[in-house]
Amino acid sequence: MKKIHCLNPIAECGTKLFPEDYVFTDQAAEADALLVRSASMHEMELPENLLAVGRAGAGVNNIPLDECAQQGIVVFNTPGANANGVKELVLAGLFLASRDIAGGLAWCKENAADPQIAKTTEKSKKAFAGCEIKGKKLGVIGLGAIGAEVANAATHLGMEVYGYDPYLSVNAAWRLSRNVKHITNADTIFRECDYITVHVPLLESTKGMIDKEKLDMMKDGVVILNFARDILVNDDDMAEAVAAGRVARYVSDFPNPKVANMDRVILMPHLGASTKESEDNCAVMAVQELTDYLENGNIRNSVNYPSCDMGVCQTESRVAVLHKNIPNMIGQITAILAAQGANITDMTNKSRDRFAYTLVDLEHSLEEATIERLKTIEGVLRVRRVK
Ligand SMILES: NC(=O)C1=CN([C@@H]2O[C@H](COP(=O)(O)OP(=O)(O)OC[C@H]3O[C@@H](n4cnc5c(N)ncnc54)[C@H](O)[C@@H]3O)[C@@H](O)[C@H]2O)C=CC1
Ligand SMILES: O=C(O)C(=O)COP(=O)(O)O
Repeated sequence: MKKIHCLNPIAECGTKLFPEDYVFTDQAAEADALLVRSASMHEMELPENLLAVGRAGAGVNNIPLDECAQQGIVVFNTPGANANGVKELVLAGLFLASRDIAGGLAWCKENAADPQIAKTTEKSKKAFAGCEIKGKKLGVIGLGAIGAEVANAATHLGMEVYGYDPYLSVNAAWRLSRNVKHITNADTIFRECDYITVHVPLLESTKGMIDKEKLDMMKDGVVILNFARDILVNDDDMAEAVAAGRVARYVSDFPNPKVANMDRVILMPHLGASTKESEDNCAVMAVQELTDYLENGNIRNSVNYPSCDMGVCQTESRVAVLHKNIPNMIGQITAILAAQGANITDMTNKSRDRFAYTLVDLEHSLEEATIERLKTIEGVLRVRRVK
């Protein structure tokens, strides 16, 4: 029996996919795996027996990835599963920033009791007029799952789209419309675009990437959209640029006290992925990833361990070893297996940065003493009998 704990509510169409012998527990401390959306795990004590974390979503800045890896906890996310939901809200952001739709809606409500509302409308509407996005330049920073969808959709709306992503994967490049102009220096976007939207992960290297230096490069009246993470933008610098009128609108999905009190901000309560479709997609993908890892030891879409897929074990037993990416690990593991006379039928060893994973299929079941010996190898972080 495996125990799952949810740190946030997770869509039922995903949670019901766990095998029958899985149960949900209220106690994080006794869980084999956690499911999470945006709840912060940074202050949490990681349970000793925890094997995996499934982030039903894209951003993993709420999870201590390195500590998890050190403890042999594999963290998964669900790439692309909520990209369409975010793209649609970014498009809404483009439109909301181009005309004062919010002001117009509020005016109608305020004047609802006025019997002359039809007449006063025609006099008042000029206060809410704006411009069209067709023909304007949109800069997209980060062309992953969301950025590519936003860029492609904007080309269909008649925008001239500039895209920047120095780490673009080949698969992501295939998804991009040929009408998106590939930019190799982000400054071109900062200098030339009327609208700039950011779709990068929050990392040490991206924190505060929109700051005074970048804002000073931008055209007067630029619109900036942030549906990625709040601290990608330096709020003080943004407040100054907005107050000076250089930024016409700052559209953000991340309220904090500074942004909530800024002028000319269009602020939403982190709604990008809050659609039934995105929540369902993320939950299904996260549960499938966790189940494949817990049942078969396979790793797909991990953010702190390498991918590894040996399908379903066809032999008597399978053992998974999470370890540091250092020399002589395979030699030591196979020597211990050989000492028990265990015949290896299949084996994969993969590494990613400082961590590595070895998955071994064996003809016969391993003795407990052999598992214990594997655990004593220096650099081994966890040994798990998968089958
Ligand atoms: N508002 C919301 O509800 C949501 C927000 N997000 C945020 O959006 C971010 C992006 O999501 P996805 O597109 O799904 O992720 P993704 O991993 O598919 O794409 C991120 C892209 O950013 C690129 N990148 C990294 N550093 C960069 C840099 N310095 N300059 C330019 N490009 C850079 C990467 O190469 C990658 O192609 C997430 O990390 C998350 O923080 C994601 C989903 C929902
Ligand atoms: O997937 C992401 O990175 C998001 O920001 C969505 O967060 P949520 O699952 O809506 O709490």
